[in-house]
Amino acid sequence: MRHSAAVWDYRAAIEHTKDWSGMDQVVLRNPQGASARVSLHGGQVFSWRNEQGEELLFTSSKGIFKPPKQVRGGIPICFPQFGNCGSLEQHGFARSKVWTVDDNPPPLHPNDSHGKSFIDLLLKPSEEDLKCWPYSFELRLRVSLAANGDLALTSRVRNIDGKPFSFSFTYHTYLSVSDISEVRVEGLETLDYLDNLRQRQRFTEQGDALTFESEGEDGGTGVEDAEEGTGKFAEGRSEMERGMTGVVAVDSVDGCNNGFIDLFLYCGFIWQVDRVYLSCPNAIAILDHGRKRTYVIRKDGLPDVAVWNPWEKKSKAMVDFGDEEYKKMLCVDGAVVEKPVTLKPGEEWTGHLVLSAVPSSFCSEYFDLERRGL
Ligand SMILES: O=P(O)(O)OC[C@H]1O[C@@H](O)[C@H](O)[C@@H](O)[C@@H]1O
Repeated sequence: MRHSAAVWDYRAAIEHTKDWSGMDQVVLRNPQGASARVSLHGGQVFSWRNEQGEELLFTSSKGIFKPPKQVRGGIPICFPQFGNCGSLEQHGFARSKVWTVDDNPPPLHPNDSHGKSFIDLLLKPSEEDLKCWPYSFELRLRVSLAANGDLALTSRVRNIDGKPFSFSFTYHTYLSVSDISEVRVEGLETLDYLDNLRQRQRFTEQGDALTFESEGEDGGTGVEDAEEGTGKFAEGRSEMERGMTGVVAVDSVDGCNNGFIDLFLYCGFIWQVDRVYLSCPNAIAILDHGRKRTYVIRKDGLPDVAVWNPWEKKSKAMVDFGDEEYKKMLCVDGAVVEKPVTLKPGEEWTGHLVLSAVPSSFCSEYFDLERRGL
């Protein structure tokens, strides 16, 4: 139901509730009927709905709601490590810890709360955490829902230890899409990226936008032709899905490849995507042609953007993810990965992300303005 924004009591509209497992969660609502849900388990936003009640974040139907395991979907927070490039568990421990509500957070910029429904959460290390990462810190997260339905996340990490520490940080954002083959990501073209499928080697994005193809679509692609014509496709494809694309790249540079293999290489690159784009612009657009919806991600303090879709084979290997669900999601994360943040004692870092979902017809102008910082 819609209410007048002028008389809307944002504080009263915050509901403290529990999920079915008894875990505390907080629901934010705006006067137009949009909502966001955040769990104290992991500080994870796991629902963001627009004023029509449509869910904008993906959550797997196979998700396991069983702490410390976090549900697959929503926006898990990866801290203090991204991926497995460190001594900690994959993506760090913050997403599997129980956070508290922070009733008295240090002030943020006034615009961060004005006309918004918001909640502040706090994570401090337990004795157990200090054994594997021996630094005292405070990680604060403000989740806010604006009158226009925008979802904002502001994280602040403060070093309250006597020695410096470094960390990576990612808002691992699972966007809900109509069909991955209908999606296009703009804002990453010509940028360098680290490819997690190829030992984090550095490449440069060549396309004018990032797109994702369907496997074996009707109409006969070169890939299918190659499979029938040479019998090598299936073997090569599994190599691709394991990220061993270098084998084919060598073939193409020494000149013994044929047209089939060329196309095969190209399609291999776009099946499974697991990349970290570096030094990205502060606005990225994800266009979903199927739903005629565009997500705009604006960020500050988060120079990198991680993009992940597990595609078919990895989907089947994940116990908490449906075999076909890769078609319905795309992770596009505001991140600090390549150059971790270092904080001296007493210093603080802030990483700010705003997600908007707008009809694609309104988007070009909106996105252009955002890109120009207007
Ligand atoms: O299964 P997890 O730990 O939630 O990670 C999911 C994916 O997260 C992505 O960010 C990583 O780049 C992938 O390599 C990883 O598979």
